[in-house]
Amino acid sequence: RPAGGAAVPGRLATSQGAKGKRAVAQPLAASVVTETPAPAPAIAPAPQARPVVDAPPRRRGGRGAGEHAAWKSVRQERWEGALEVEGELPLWLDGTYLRNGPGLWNLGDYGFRHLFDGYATLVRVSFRNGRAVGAHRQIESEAYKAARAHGKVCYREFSEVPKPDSFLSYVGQLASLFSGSSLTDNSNTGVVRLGDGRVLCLTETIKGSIVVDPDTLDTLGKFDYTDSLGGLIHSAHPIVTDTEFWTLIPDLIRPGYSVVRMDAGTNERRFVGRVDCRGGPAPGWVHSFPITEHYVVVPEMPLRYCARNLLRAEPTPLYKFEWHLESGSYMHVMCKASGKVVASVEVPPYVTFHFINAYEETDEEGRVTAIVADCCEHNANTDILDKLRLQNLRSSTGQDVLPDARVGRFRIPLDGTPFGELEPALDPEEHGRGMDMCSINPAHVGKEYRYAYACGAHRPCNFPNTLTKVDLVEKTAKNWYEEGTVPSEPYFVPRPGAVEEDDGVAISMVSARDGSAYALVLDAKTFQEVARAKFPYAMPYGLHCCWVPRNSNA
Ligand SMILES: CC(=O)/C=C/C=C(C)/C=C/C1=C(C)CCCC1(C)C
Ligand SMILES: CC(/C=C/C=O)=C\C=C\C=O
Ligand SMILES: [Fe+2]
Repeated sequence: RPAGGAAVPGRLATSQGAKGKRAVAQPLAASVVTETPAPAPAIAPAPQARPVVDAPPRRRGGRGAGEHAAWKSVRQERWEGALEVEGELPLWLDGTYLRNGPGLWNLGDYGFRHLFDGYATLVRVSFRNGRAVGAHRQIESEAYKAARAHGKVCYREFSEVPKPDSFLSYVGQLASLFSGSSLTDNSNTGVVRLGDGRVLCLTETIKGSIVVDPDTLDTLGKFDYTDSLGGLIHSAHPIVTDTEFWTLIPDLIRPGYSVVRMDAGTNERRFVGRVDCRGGPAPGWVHSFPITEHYVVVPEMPLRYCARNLLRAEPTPLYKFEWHLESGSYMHVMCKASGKVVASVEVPPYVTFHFINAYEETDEEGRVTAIVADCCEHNANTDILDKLRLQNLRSSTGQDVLPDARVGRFRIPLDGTPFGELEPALDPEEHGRGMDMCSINPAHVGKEYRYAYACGAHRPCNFPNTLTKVDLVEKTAKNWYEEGTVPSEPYFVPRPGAVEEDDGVAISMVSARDGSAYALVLDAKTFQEVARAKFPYAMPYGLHCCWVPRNSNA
C-alpha cells in the first residue's frame, strides 16, 4: 500500500540550496547550486543523483561489489520524499523519528578508518495518517564544511587527524589541541529533543552540540552554552527530560568528573558536584551514564581517556583511550540535590558504551538501600572498538567475529559496603550474545522498568544484526531477524495514553545488503512487524534516535 503516492515529490538539494529550491546533489568540493529543470519523481531513484563522492577510497574496501550498503557513504547531501509503506502504520503514530549517525566516510579518494569518524547524516521519517515521508541531510558542522571546501580532514575526528603540512603547522596543531580549536564539531552520535522543543545533534566534543530544525533538517547553528563551566568533552548521551538535561564533563588534568545540570529553556549548565577518580592516570571514558530519581551514577571504567593518545598523529589500538586494568573499576553515586557523593564502590572490570537505565531499591521503610544500573556490557573486552573499524565491518567473511556482549547489571549498595556487584541480567544466549544500541520507555528513565530494546546477534556475524526486546523480569528475549540486514537502534515510541510499559512501537532504520533501506516499525509488545516504510535508495548505518511528537511545541 503506497503511502503518499505521487502527491509528495522526492526532493534532492545541496546544502547551499535555498529552502524550496530543487537542486541536484553536489560533490563535496563544489560550491555552486545546480537546479534541476523538473521535480524529481515521486519516489525518486536517488542514486541517479550525482554522488557526494565518487572515487574509490584510498583504503581498499570502500565501494566494491558485495559490500554491505550499511558501511558505504551516503551518496548525496540531502533528499526528501514520500516512502512506500508496506503493512499498516498505526494511526496514532503522529510525529517525526530522527536518527543521527556518521554516514559519510569518504573525502574524494580518501576513506576514513573508523565507523565513528564519519560526517553526520541526519535521517528523518515523519509519520501521519498511516503515511510516511522520509528525508536525510548532512549536518553542516564546521568540520564538514571545511572538509568539503578543502577536500581533506581539517579537524581531529574520533581517529582521523588533519595531516600537518609542515612541522610548524604541527606545532600549531598541538597548541590548538590544548585550546580545543582543532577538535571536531562533527555531531555524528546522538540527537535529542530538549524539554523546550529545540533539537540538538551531539557528539563527545562540547563544541559539537548543534541545533537543527527537525522538519527541514537545516543546521540552525551551534548550541551556545552560556555558562563558564568550560571543558572540551562531555558524555555523548546527556539524560534529557521535559525539565532537565544532565551530563558529565570529564576532567583530564585532575582526574574526575563534573556533574552538571541545565534547565529546559536555558543554555546555562550549572555545576552540581564533582567525583574524583579512584584510580588510573585519567578518567574512564563516559560515553553515557544513568540517573535514578534522586541520584546520578558516574561510571569509572578501566578504559580511560589518554592525553598522550589525543596528541598523536596516528591512532593507537584503542584510539584516544588506554586500558588500565590495574587501576580498578568503580561506580560512584551522587545525590542530585546536594551534589554529594553518597557511594563509591569497586566493581568487577567492565567495558560499556551504553547504560540502559538505573533505579533505586528501597527497604520496607522506603529508605534507598542500593542502586541497580544496567548497561550493554562487552565482557570487559575492548576488542569491540577494533571491530568497528570500517575495514572489519566491510570484510564480512561469514565468520563469527562479533565479541560477546550482555546486559550487565550493577548493584551498588548505599550502606558503605566497598564493593558492588556486576552480573548478567539474563542469559546472553537469549539475544545471541550481542547487545548494544538500546532504548527504553522514556516514562521509566530512572525508575524500575522491565523492558529494553536493543540490537542483538544472530550468529555467525561481525556486527549486531537483530533487534531484541529483553524482558528483565522473565529473563527472556524476543528477537527480530532478517537475513542480510543491519538494523540500527530500535527506538521505543509510546502510544499516547498508554499505561503498559511496552504499549507502543519500536522503530529501527534497516540497511539491507541489496541496497534497500527501510524504517521498520515493530509492535513493541509482540515484537512483530507492523509496517515498513521504504527509502528509494541505500542508507548507511546510523546510531541514535529521538522522537518529536507532532505539535509538541504548539
Ligand atoms: C560515534 C560515537 O559513538 C563516538 C564518537 C566519539 C567521538 C567523535 C569522540 C571524539 C573525541 C575527540 C574528537 C577528541 C577528544 C577525545 C574524543 C572524545 C575521543
Ligand atoms: C555502534 C556501537 C556504538 C555506538 C556508539 O554510539 C556499538 C556497537 C557494538 C556492538 O556490539
Ligand atoms: Fe552512543
